[in-house]
Amino acid sequence: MSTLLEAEHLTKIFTQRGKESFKAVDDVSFTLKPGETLGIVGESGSGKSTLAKMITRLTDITEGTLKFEGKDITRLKHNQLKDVYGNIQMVFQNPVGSFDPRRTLGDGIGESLRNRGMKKADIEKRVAELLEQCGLSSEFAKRYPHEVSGGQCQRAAIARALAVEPKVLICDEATSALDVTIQKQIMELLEELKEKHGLSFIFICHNLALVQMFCDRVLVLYEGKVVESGLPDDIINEPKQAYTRKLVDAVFL
Ligand SMILES: Nc1ncnc2c1ncn2[C@@H]1O[C@H](COP(=O)(O)OP(=O)(O)OP(=O)(O)O)[C@@H](O)[C@H]1O
Repeated sequence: MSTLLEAEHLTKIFTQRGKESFKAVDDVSFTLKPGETLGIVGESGSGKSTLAKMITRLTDITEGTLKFEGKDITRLKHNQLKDVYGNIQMVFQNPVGSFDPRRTLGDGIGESLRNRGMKKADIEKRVAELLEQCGLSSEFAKRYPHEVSGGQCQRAAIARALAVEPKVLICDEATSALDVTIQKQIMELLEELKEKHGLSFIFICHNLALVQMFCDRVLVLYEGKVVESGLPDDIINEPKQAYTRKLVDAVFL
C-alpha cells in the first residue's frame, strides 16, 4: 500500500521575544496509509494540536520533513498551500466557534466551493448533499451556528471539511466537547464516512477508549515526543511506559 503522509523528525520550536524558546513537538515521525486511522494521544499540553497544525500546514514546521503522496510540502507557502488544504482538512473541538457567527452554516460549508469558482446553484446543491451525508437535512444550510446544537454544529463542521473532498481528515478532539451519546453518534458518522469515501484519519484525543474503538495505530505523545506507538489494543493492555499506563488508568480504572 502506498503512503499518503510521511512525517520525518517533525519539530516545532516556538520563539517569543524576551522569552526562552520552547520545543512543543520534538522529533516526531510517522506514516499514514490510505484508509488508515492514526490516533494521537497524550495529556493536555503534550503537543497534539501543534502537531496537527503542522500536518495541515496551518503552522510552520521548524525542523523535519513532511511529505504528502511523496511530495515534500514542508516549506510550501501561501498560494502553494492550496493543494494541501484541498487534501488535508481539520475538524476542531469547538464547532460553534469554528463558524462565523454572522453567516449561515450553508455559507460556511460552501465557502471553499465558492473559492473554487463553483456556481451558486451548484454550491447550494452540493451543500445540501454534504449536510445529508452528515446526517442533517438541507434546511440546516439556512441556520446560524447559534441556532443548532453542539452535535449538529459538529456535523456541519464535518460537512464543511468534506466539501473539498480531502483524502485526510484530522479530528482534533472533535468529540470532546459533546456529551457521551452525541459523541458516539459523531464517531459513528466518522466511521461511516471512512467506509464510504475511503478517507484516512488522524484522530487526536485524550480518551484512549475512543482511540481503541476507532484507530488502527496510535502514537503516545509526552512533552512533544513520541514515547510509545503501536496497535491500540497492545498499548492499552500492555503499556510499556509509566506515562502511557497513567493515560490508560485514567480511562479504564
Ligand atoms: N503559539 C504558541 N506559542 C508558544 N507556545 C505555544 C503556542 N502554541 C502552543 N504552545 C505550547 O506548546 C505546548 C503544546 O501545546 P498543544 O496545544 O499542542 O498541546 P495539546 O496536547 O494539544 O494540549 P490540549 O490537549 O490541552 O489541547 C503547550 O505547552 C503550549 O503552551
